[in-house]
Amino acid sequence: MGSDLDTYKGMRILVMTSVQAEKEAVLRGLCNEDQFDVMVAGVGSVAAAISTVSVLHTSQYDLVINAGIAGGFMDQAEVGSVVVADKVVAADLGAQTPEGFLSLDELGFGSSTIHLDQNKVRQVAEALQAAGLPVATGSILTLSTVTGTAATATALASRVQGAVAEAMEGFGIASAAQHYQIPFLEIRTISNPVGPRNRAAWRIDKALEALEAASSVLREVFK
Ligand SMILES: O=C(O)c1cccc(C(=O)CC[C@H]2O[C@@H](n3cnc4c(=O)[nH]cnc43)[C@H](O)[C@@H]2O)c1
Repeated sequence: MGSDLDTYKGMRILVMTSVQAEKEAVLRGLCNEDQFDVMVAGVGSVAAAISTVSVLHTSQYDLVINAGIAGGFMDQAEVGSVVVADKVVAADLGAQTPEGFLSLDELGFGSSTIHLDQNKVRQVAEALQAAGLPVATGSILTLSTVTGTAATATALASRVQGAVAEAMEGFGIASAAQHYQIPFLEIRTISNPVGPRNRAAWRIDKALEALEAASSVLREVFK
């Protein structure tokens, strides 16, 4: 029986990364498969949204994927593993109050959460797992500020149910894709734990290797 992802076979897929090193890792994994276009979106949700809109305004795609590296929440996603978002959450979009954080939803100004197609999420996660990659599925948080303390990491993990990882672009790219009614996936590999800042300990090399491996699975899944 055909899967949901079979409908994407041979279709046009746009992959947005934050930086050039991520783009190169994705391209190595995709082996220059011409079904995919890979572009650098820039760092942060606003830059990434603008870049994505400028591409989608002039070119047709059937699926948008945000791929890159991320921080992994403790006991949810280890360094070198892959995370697939089932939800994208703009986790710092809202208001701080003495009683706690209020999301955009709670303020009545829209939603801080973009829900993704659970069938696609599950099938991509299963394909990555079948290829032998360690995979976690859950909420990937989009933040303007990289978490740098244990207290913030704990607060985010308890405030956002099912948080597996944090990065800085997903919500912007997903919002752009949603505007053009194009399905979206966020797939990241973990370079560092979310917590006290120790930039020297980030394993970017390991995360980029995993990103290349995950991208080669994507090439097979959508071929
Ligand atoms: O220095 C390098 O060689 C290098 C190579 C690839 C990527 C980078 C980045 O700094 C990418 C920035 C990008 O990474 C995401 N990210 C990674 N870890 C976290 C985190 O703990 N919290 C939030 N974001 C994270 C994020 O999406 C950045 O845009 C450098």
